[in-house]
Amino acid sequence: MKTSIATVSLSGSLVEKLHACAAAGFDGVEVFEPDLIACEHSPEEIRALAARLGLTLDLYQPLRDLEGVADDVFADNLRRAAATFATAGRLGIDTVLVCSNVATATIDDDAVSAAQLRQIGDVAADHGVRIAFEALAWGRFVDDYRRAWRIVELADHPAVGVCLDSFHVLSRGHDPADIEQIPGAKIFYLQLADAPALQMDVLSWSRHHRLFPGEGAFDLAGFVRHVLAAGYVGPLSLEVFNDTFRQTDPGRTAVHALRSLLWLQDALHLAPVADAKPPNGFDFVEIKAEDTSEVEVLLGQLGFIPGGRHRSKPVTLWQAGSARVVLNEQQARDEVPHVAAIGLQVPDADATSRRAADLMAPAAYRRTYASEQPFGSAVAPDGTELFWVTQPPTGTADWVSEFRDGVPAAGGPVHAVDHVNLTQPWQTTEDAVLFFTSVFGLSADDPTEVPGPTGLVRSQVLRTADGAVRIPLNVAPLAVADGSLAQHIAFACDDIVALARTARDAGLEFLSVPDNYYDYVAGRFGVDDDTVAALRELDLLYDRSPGSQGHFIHFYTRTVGSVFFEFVQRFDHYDGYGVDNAPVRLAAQRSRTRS
Ligand SMILES: O=C(O)c1ccc(O)c(O)c1
Ligand SMILES: [Mg+2]
Repeated sequence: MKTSIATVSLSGSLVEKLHACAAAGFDGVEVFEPDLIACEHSPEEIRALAARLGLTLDLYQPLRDLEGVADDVFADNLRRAAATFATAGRLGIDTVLVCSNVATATIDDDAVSAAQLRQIGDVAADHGVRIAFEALAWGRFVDDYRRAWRIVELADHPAVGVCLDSFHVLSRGHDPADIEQIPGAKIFYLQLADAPALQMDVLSWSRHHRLFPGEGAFDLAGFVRHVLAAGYVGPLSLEVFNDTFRQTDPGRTAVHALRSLLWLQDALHLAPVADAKPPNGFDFVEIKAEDTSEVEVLLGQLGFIPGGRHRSKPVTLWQAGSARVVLNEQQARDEVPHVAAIGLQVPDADATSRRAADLMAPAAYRRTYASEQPFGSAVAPDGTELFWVTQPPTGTADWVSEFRDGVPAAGGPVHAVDHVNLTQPWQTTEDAVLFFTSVFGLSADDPTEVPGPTGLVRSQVLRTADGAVRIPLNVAPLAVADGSLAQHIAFACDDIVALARTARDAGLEFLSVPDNYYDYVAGRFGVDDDTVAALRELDLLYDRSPGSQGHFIHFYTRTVGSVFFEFVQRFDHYDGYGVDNAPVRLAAQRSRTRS
C-alpha cells in the first residue's frame, strides 16, 4: 500500500522533512499546519518541491474545534474552515483532517454536529476538498471513533468521511472490530501510531509517547486488519508525536519510520519482506580498542583460553566453552575497549541478509580478504555492528580456523555468552527495539525501570524464545556524563562460586558490593547463612524468581575502557537478569573497585 507520514513525526523545517521523507522512500506525507505556517515557502512552492521529490501530499491537518458549537461560534468556524480549505487547495491536497472539538463544544448532540459537518462539507466541496473527521481520545463530546462515524453517517455528505487513528482507538481500549461496520469508501484517511502501555492522561500520552508500529504495546497489525476488512484503500500513514523523534536527525527517523511500515506490511502479508528465522545463538562478541591487553588480562583471570592470532589482522581470539571473544586492534587508533560487534549464528545466513536488506538495515563495512569466511552484516542504530553466519553443524564457524597458534580449549566453568547488554544513547532506543525485532525476529519483553545513582534507567530485553540470544537494552538518562554508557557481556557458567574464587586468586578485580546488600539478601530471600557468607566473601549477587526455585548468582568485573563482564549462573530455569541488583551495580560502578 502507499506509505505516508505526518510531518509532525520528524524534526526540522518543513523543507528538511520533505527531503528526509523522500530520501527514505516514503510515497507521501501529511502536512501538519504548524509546519507550513512556520515555513518561508508558499504553499505553491511546497507543492512543487514535493512533486520534484516524488512525494504526494496526502492530508492537511489539523482543523480543530469546529462542531458541536452554538450558531454564532459556528459562523466563525465556517469562515476559518474555508481559509484552511483554500490553503489545502494551494498545496494541491484533497483531504483535510478535522479533529473532534476539545475546547469550544457546548452542544452534546449528534444531530447538531452532523448538521454542522454537512455545512462544512459543502464549503469543502466548493474548494475541491473533503474532510476526514477524527475522534480525538480527549474530545469534549466526541472521543470514540464509533461516535465520529455515527455523526459522519448522519451528515451524509460525499465530502465528509472519517479519519481513523490507531492511537485514539487503542489508547481508550475501544474495540477496533467495529471499524468493519464502516464502508471503506467512507474511511478517508488512516493514521497509525503505536505506544507503550502507560498509566497517564491520554493527551500527554499521545503528544509525547507515541511510537512507530511494532515498538509499543498496541496490536497494530490487528487494528489495520479491521481497516482493510472494511475496504480501506488509502495510504498507511504514520502520525507519531514523540519527543525523541522531534529532536533527532530527521533522515534517520524517516528510515526508521519506513522500516516500521515495511515490518507492518510484512506482518499483514501485504508486501512480504524476505523471511528469515531468528538466530540460534551467539557466535562471538567483538571488543575493539587500540590496545586490548587489559581485556586479555581480565579474560585470562576468568579462565578464557587464548585461541590464537588472526593470520592477517591484528585480531586475537579468546574462548571458553562456546563463548568466543574477538579482540580487534585493527583501525582502532585512540579507541578504548568497547563492544564493537556481535556475531550471531542463524539458520540461513543468506536469508537473514535478504531480510536485513529488505528492511533497509545498513550493511557494516569491514575490510576482508578473499580467503576469509564472509559474514552477513548490519549496523544497529547505536552503531554496534551485527554479523551472522549459518549455524555450522559442529557449532564452530570456519572463521575460527583463521586464527593461528591458539591453545586447545579445555573444559572450564564458563560455557557460553548468556547476554550482551547494549547501553543505548537516548536517541536510538526505539529504533533499536524495532531493528532487533524486525530484522532478527527477537521478541521484546516489557520495559522496566531500574533506579540508578543518576536517575531511572529504562531496561528492555530483546530475546529469542529459547533464551539462546538475549540482548538487554538499557537507556541511561545521563549515560555519557557518568561513564555508565559502558556495555557489558555476560557469560553463562556452572559453579560460579568456584569461578569467582579462582578468578580472585588470579588477581581479578571484582566490582565491590556493599555489606548492606547481603543483609538485604538474607532477609528478602531467606538464604541460609553459609550461602550468604560465600556471596559476601566473593562479591556475588543473588536473585530468585517469585514463587519458584529458580535463582540466579552473578558478579561483575571492573570496567575496562567502556566494557565490563558479568558472569552468571542460572539455577532451576531462572529466566531473568537480576534486575533488582542493577541499582547496586550502578552505584558500585560509580565508586571504587576492590581486588
Ligand atoms: O494532539 C493533537 O492535537 C492531534 C492532532 C491531530 C491528530 O490527528 C491527532 O491524532 C492528534
Ligand atoms: Mg491523528
